[in-house]
Amino acid sequence: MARYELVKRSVALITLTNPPVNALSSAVRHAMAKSMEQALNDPKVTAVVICGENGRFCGGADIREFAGPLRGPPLVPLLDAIEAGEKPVVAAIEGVALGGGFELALVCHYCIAHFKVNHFVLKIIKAVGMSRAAKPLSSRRVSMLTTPCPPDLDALLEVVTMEVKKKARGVMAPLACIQAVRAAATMPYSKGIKRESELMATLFNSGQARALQYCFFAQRTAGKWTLPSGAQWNNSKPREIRSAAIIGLGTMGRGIVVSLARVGISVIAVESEKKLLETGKQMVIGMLERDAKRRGVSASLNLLKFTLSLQDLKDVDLVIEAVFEDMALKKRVFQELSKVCRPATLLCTNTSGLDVDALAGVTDRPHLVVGMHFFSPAHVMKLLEVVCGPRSSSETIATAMSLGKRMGKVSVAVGNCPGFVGNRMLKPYMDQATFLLEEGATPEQIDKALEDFGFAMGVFRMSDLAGLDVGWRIRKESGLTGPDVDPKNPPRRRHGRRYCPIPDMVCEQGRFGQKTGRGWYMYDKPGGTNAKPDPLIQNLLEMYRSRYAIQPRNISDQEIIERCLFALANEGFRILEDGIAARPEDIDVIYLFGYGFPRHRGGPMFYASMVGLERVLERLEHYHQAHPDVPHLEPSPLLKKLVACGSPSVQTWREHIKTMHSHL
Ligand SMILES: CCCCCCC[C@H](O)CC(=O)SCCNC(=O)CCNC(=O)[C@H](O)C(C)(C)COP(=O)([O-])OP(=O)([O-])OC[C@H]1O[C@@H](n2cnc3c(N)ncnc32)[C@H](O)[C@@H]1OP(=O)([O-])[O-]
Repeated sequence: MARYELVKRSVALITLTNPPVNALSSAVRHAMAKSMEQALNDPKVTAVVICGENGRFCGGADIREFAGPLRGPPLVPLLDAIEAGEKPVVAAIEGVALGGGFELALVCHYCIAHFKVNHFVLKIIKAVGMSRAAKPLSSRRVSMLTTPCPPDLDALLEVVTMEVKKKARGVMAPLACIQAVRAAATMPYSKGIKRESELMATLFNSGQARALQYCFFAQRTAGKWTLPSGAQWNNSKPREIRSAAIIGLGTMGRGIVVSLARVGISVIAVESEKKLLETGKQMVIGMLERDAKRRGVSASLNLLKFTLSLQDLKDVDLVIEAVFEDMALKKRVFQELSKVCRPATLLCTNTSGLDVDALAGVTDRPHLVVGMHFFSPAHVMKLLEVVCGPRSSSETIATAMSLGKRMGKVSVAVGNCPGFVGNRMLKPYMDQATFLLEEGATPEQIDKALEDFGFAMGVFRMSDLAGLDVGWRIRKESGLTGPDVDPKNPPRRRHGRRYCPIPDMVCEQGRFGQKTGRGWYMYDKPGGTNAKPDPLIQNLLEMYRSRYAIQPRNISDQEIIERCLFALANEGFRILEDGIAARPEDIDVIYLFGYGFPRHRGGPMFYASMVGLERVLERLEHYHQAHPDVPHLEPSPLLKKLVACGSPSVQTWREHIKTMHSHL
């Protein structure tokens, strides 16, 4: 846990040895305290060097210990002992020094940071030994340093506070950090430290801390996929991908090309027309150049090739199809790829919800077909849903997951059903938002309630950004609106369920969101981002309500949150029942990284568990009674089962999920 060595007969070298990140677990703190005591009491020792094993100084407190009562020696007295000690202590930092690890570095009298500090430990030791006599330690103790207090501190912190409140809506920790900075600037060290401890204690005991700790582990759990066959992340070997092809240079295709090229994969990009190819090429080059400038590296333009011919793809390792969401078109592409590409080439689709297995079925290699569902803009958004069809091989899934990781994505393996996990859950969430419009709410009221909850964007602002026409086209294709609607459907009902036609009416006016300068909001110009409430939408809503004799009512923010978010989580429970997601953590990670769900709320499933499953069940029953024609509000059997089992913690739900037919 911490190795103690006497080097050159006078320097104590303490190495933190707690893989993988040398976190300050109870055992490490214990060993550190013992080692420091030994070093300080040994007359032969003139100086101490602290480093971490395997190229990592220290990842901070061991977060796993936060789940239970804290045991073992506390950290602060250990840090105080190092800081106040009469022997110089040097932090030899390589890799990370985070949280408590950073605090450890701060209390050392000297810090040396290098990307390969192990090579330097002996030199450091020599230098420390030589400087010992010459330099008294008083000037090196952090508690003796004075912090300059700028005269305009209040104004400065006010500006920062406003900024933080805007960027991290409802999040406690950044505001507590500002208060800690104020304490450091205005109080003596001992009082400042006390204030910091109080702030820390408040945060530590908050629901937000639990949510954030949950998110940390959920993100790492998500990569550990498993199939009913027993194949899983640690027994399935991914293939190495050196070359890839992207079919379609629309918004998604362009983002995927950039994501691949910047990790050194050579990419062939294919378009169907010369003009589209040229436009796509210019856009990709521009994106890569901007990206390279931002990251201070040169753009990898020589890795790119642009072509109109699928014949150029015969030797690539993997293809990602990113054409329109049109099954017939996608099938044609997959049939063609099957003929052109060598038999070992993996064929992936970026569909956001179509049947991956139906695409696999038109190829000569269904086992090499998998969904890779990127989120727009694909070179920015971290989420990748890897959609496992029933015939996708474990090697294919492992390759898609590993490629996602290589591109810096958080990859989550999901089963194959309409909308997969993320978009399947989005439907009940968005349906509730539009039903609330019918009943009396406005887009801005609903968005504000969701943004105050912590979402980066409310549902209507998000829809305007994504473009309203995509969903409209899908609704037309599935006969929910347009000329193919069955005339036997009563108004505002489809297939016996409540249906809100307002989004269709908005699209019929050519309002497709930001790109047309009009959507649920109005914008200064097409492509503008500054959303303003639009009186025309207000009129549309009023006319709609009067046409259907709907008496608008005052709707509380609480109702907005409950109906939108409990319907969202309810669908999550159904997804777990159906075996489309393996764990609640996977669903939460998808919503955190793909849909702007606030991290300090942990994700929809964790949020439901924090609210209390009994309460969620009771509210869903209440709303379903009021809206019996909305099946999404009917509590799922899994939710009922979990409540009947005493609402176990989210980490143990998996034990209660008995799927008849797991898709994963
Ligand atoms: C008295 C009690 C003490 C209280 C004192 C409070 C002290 C202080 O004020 C508060 C803190 O320090 S708060 C803490 C402040 N520190 C932080 O917030 C740092 C959080 N950590 C990180 O940001 C990243 O993990 C790194 C950048 C360290 C490495 O990134 P990377 O190279 O991409 O690797 P990776 O894939 O991310 O992780 C690999 C494995 O390590 C695991 N693990 C990692 N850190 C852990 C930890 N601290 N703990 C436990 N485990 C930790 C991780 O789960 C994974 O395990 P798996 O079983 O293999 O799945």
